[in-house]
Order: sequence, then C-alpha cells, then structure tokens
Amino acid sequence: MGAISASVVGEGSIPTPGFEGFEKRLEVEFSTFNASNEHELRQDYGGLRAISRAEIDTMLSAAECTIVSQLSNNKFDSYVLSESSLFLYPFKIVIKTCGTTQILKTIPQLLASASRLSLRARRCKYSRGSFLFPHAQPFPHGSFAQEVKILDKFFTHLCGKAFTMGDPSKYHNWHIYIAANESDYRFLPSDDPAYTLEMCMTGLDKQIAAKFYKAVAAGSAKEMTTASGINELLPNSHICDFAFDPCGYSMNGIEDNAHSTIHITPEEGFSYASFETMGYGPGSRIELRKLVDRVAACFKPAFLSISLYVCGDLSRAAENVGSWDGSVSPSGYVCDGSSRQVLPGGSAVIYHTYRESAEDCCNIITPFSLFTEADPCQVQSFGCETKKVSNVADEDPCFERFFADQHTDLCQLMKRCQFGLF
Ligand SMILES: C[S@@+](CC[C@H](N)C(=O)[O-])C[C@H]1O[C@@H](n2cnc3c(N)ncnc32)[C@H](O)[C@@H]1O
Repeated sequence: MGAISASVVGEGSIPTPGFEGFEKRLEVEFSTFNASNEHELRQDYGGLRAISRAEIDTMLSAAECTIVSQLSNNKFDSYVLSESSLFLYPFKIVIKTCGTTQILKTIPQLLASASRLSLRARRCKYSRGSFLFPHAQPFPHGSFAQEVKILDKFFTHLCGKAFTMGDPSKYHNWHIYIAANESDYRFLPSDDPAYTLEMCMTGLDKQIAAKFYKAVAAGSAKEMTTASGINELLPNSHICDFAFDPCGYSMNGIEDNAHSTIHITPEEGFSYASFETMGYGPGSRIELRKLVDRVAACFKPAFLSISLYVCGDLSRAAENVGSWDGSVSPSGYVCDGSSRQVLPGGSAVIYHTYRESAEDCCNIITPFSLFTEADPCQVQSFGCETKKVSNVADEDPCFERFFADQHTDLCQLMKRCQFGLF
C-alpha cells in the first residue's frame, strides 16, 4: 500500500503531516486492431474484463496499492482499492489512486495485458487536482511536467496535450493530460455525449467527518454509508463500501453502465472527500446539477471544485460544458474561479472552484494555506495549455530508473502499440 500517514510512505516520497487525499486519475480507452468487426464486438465482448486477476494485481502492486473489495454487473467490474478505485469496462479502464501511490507505473502492465487481447490504446486521459502535500510525492508525481513527460513516452502514437486549469497564481488548479487521435473519433449527432463529473472537497464539516471513524460507526462501512446519506445520492446504484482503520471510507456504486465513487479522509487539518460519476447525464434520470447540490450538502466542505468532462460530438460537447458556467453554484457556495477548455478527441472540460459563502469560512485553516504546489518551476501556463518545458531532461536518472523498473521491454511494447503489430 502507499502512504497513510506521517510515518508510512511510499518509496521515494518523504513523510508528511497528513494523508494526501487528492487522487491521480488515469483513464485509457482501447479499440480492437480489427476495426471492421468492432461494432459487433462492442455488443457482447469482455475486452479488458478478460484481464486475469493476477495481471490486475501485478499492475496495482506497481503503483503500490491492492484490491480490498469487488462488485460487478453485466456491463463492467469495479474494485475498491487500498488507495481509491479501479473500474474495468470492456474498452475502458479507470484507475484512481491517492496517497503517494505511483499510478503511472501501472501503464506497462496495462498495455501488455491489453495487447494480449488485441486491444490498443486510442485515448489516454490523466487528471488530478493540486496536491495538499506536493513535496511528499515520489517521482514522477513531483510535478505535472514530469508526469506529462512519462505519459508522452507511453502514448507517442497519440497526440498528447496538457492543460493546467484554474488561476495559476492560486493554490488549487486542475491538471489534465489528453492524448487522442482526432481521426479515431467520429460522433453521430444521435450519440449522447458522455459525462464524467468529479468533485474534490476539503475542510469537511467536523460532525460529518466524525461519521467516518470506525469507533463512531460501530466499525461498519454500511453504517457509514447510511448515516452520512451516501446511499441516497444515487438511490438506484448498488454500493460496495469499505471502512479503513481507524478512519477513512471508500465506496464504488454501480448502476447499469454508470459508476460512482466516493473516498473520504476525515482527519482534521487535511480532511478531504472526492465524488465521481461517469455515465450519468441527460439520458439518465439523474440531473447532474441537482446531484452536485446533494453531494455538497452531504459533506458541507469549506472548499470544493467541480470538473465536468464531456465527450462526444465536439460542438455539442463544447455547448454542454458551456451551459455549466460559474453560476452553477451549489447552494451555500460562491464560485471563485472558472475555466473551460476544448480538448482533443471530441471532448471538453469545465473547472470551477467554490468556497462556502459563510463569512467565517475564511478562518478555516486548510493545508492549502500551509503548502504550495511544487510545480511552478516545471510548468508554465499559457492561458490554459501547459507548455511542455524542456528542463525535464530525458537523461535524468529518475526517468531511466522509472523505465528500467518496469520489467517490460518498453520499446518493443510501444512499437507494437504504435503500429498495431500483434
Ligand atoms: C479512504 S482512503 C481513500 C483516499 C481518498 N483519496 C481520500 O483521501 O479521501 C484514505 C483514508 O483512509 C485512511 N487509511 C487508513 N488505513 C489506510 C490504508 N492502509 N491505506 C490508505 N488509507 C488508509 C487514511 O488515513 C485516510 O483517512
């Protein structure tokens, strides 16, 4: 497992005064090498779900986390991890890890397993908020520029672009990397855009945070789920929950082809909760704006951010995120920053930050006021797009070690991904 506290931290990281709640999130979408039969395959095809449990374990152990519980339906598999969650759809994987885990180390095993199933990556999306304790992150998570450089090496056959959203002079930004071939994405006007909503919340209400201590919840994750009202956020979803010792909570929710996931770090001083849904949108019975309100009311954080990613016909995707301007504030919150970005591969994202409208919220001390992101020397923001700076040298021994540690013939693997040699 990765870091949990001041004394137990992952390899290459330094001790911190608290647990790093902000997750790193990697989503990779695949297609078959034989595009002609892809449509039939999409109807009834296990795809990535055929990856063996042993391969999944190997992949996760590279990042320094493990599976603690599982829940599946006929559309996809979900796993609660020691540090966050994993979702395996036939053509898509979502891995989310927190603490000092090294999520990018999962990529070689993932690409190798997918290649054995004749699948190749056609889109990679990596995102994360600004860390609470950036100096504790091991290589290559010490800066967004390092992360981008590693991602570019794995996905050279796709055109990677990196963006830092939010005001660069502020502590809280959203970092997003997307690699996709435009030619792979042809959406029909009838295709519903797909939404991914992510909320990151800090400074949780103390009484609410207390519910995620085992001693208070009689040791039961189920009790935490009901006492907090989490079970009512998406009432038709099936929930797989897990309570950590002595505190902390994670859950995955699954409903047809949509998922949700919540992770909670209740410790005072660095309390954090995240909420994510993928697959809910206008076509479902869930209205995302009302959902955002319910989630904010459930945790009552002092600060929260929303990232809404839409993928589909580009004009519709851009239009859809456009309608989510800064006025879409959860009740009791004021928006203090908004940005919007059209991304490669028919997608777009908006990012808003909010603070509680109560006047006394300015007195709340959060780690944001104590630490600053380590990125500035590595990443320069031009508008939104992150310029990939050259001072992250290829010959940096950390890069060499990163790849040497993977036990995979990476060059061979990347060539195969690029040219479809399977
Ligand atoms: C629920 S996990 C999920 C992380 C999630 N990204 C977050 O911060 O909300 C983090 C919480 O569980 C606690 N915890 C206890 N044992 C843990 C372990 N072995 N690994 C990770 N977290 C653990 C941490 O102290 C923290 O409160």
